[in-house]
Amino acid sequence: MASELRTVLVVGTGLIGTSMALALRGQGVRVLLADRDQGAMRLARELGAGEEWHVGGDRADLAVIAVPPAHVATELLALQRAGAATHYTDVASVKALPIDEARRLGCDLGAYVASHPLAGREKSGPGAARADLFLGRPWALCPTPESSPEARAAVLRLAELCGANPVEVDADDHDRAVAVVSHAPHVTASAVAARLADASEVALGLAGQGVRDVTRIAGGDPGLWLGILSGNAAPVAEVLEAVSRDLAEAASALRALAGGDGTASTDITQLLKRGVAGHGRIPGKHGGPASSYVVVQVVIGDRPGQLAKLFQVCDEVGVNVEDVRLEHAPGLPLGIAEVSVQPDAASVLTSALHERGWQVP
Ligand SMILES: NC(=O)C1=CN([C@@H]2O[C@H](COP(=O)(O)OP(=O)(O)OC[C@H]3O[C@@H](n4cnc5c(N)ncnc54)[C@H](O)[C@@H]3O)[C@@H](O)[C@H]2O)C=CC1
Ligand SMILES: O=C(O)C(=O)Cc1ccc(O)cc1
Repeated sequence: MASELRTVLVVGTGLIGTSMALALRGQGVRVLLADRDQGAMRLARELGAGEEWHVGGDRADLAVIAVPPAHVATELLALQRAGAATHYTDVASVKALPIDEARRLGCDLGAYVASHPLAGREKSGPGAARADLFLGRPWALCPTPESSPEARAAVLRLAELCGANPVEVDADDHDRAVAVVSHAPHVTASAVAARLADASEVALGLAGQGVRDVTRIAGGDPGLWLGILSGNAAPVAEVLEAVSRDLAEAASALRALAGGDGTASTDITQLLKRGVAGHGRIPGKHGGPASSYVVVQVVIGDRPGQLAKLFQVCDEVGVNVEDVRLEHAPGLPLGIAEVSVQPDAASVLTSALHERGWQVP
């Protein structure tokens, strides 16, 4: 069932709400914006994410509730009472909590399909928003038995318009899954990063890419993450208990090694090998098998618009960007964009960039 989304209301114009609004604007959708923090709404509007909406304003085809998990159901109820939209979704990182609360509050569950884009950043607020945040990323849809086919179609269309890959999944299964792939990794990253709080200047001066990779997500907003973890407490605790067992075993094997017991190295090797196997199972883009893309490195100036120009070149020569990652050179006004492309597209992109004067080391 195709669903036309002409007007979308975004409530909560932070990182996720504004990113979605920008993606929708890029697809020609009219976007209405609301946030209880007027500053966040105004910044989103100035970034071109849409126009301000007030209760009693135009009715949207779909309202997207992009606020912290604990506030989703009360917002849903208020919006439904105001007749703000025909259909509703939310984007919270946990799914059973908002659905259960919405049911308890007596929301119209027929018009609502809970959802969660598995894409984000360690920064909050509209200033961190990116129109391409959801490209190629999974987007979980968790309809309840009450959800109408029309509501499902509207939320499916939202995910498609943002360039994401919709996946339908039961809310409890979703919560158990994200405990493994998102929430426990966040706490683990925080625990590793916490060791750096009182690390010596010498140690910090020796920090390389590995510790940056492992701790990047630990930079996320503690208030938001407390809400996410509290909303998925038991499944996350279960994963952390398993991680703790592995860490305790590794520490005790290392103590034994330090004491001269060479046989303990087997336990360490086993953990390292299980780590390699687990890492290898992370799927590539579009949920397919872990893919072997070729990375094209491009030197870019650390100023607004450079990445957009780079993507413009990719577009001109018909090269699909599978992934992109930015490396900043410390102390230099430049960075390196690492653009992952299909193997046969690498030489096409490299030549096009050379021709246009880009530095491709
Ligand atoms: N940060 C991330 O990487 C991801 C976050 N999410 C989910 O998206 C939702 C929003 O997260 P972010 O955009 O990162 O947070 P954010 O902190 O950047 O933005 C949240 C916005 O919601 C507003 N807000 C809070 N309560 C409100 C209410 N009752 N009514 C209206 N506005 C309200 C705040 O003023 C703020 O502007 C959360 O539920 C989070 O779990 C989902 C995927 C990724
Ligand atoms: O920063 C990243 O890479 C993330 O993966 C962020 C993220 C945070 C919370 C979510 O619910 C989904 C994704």
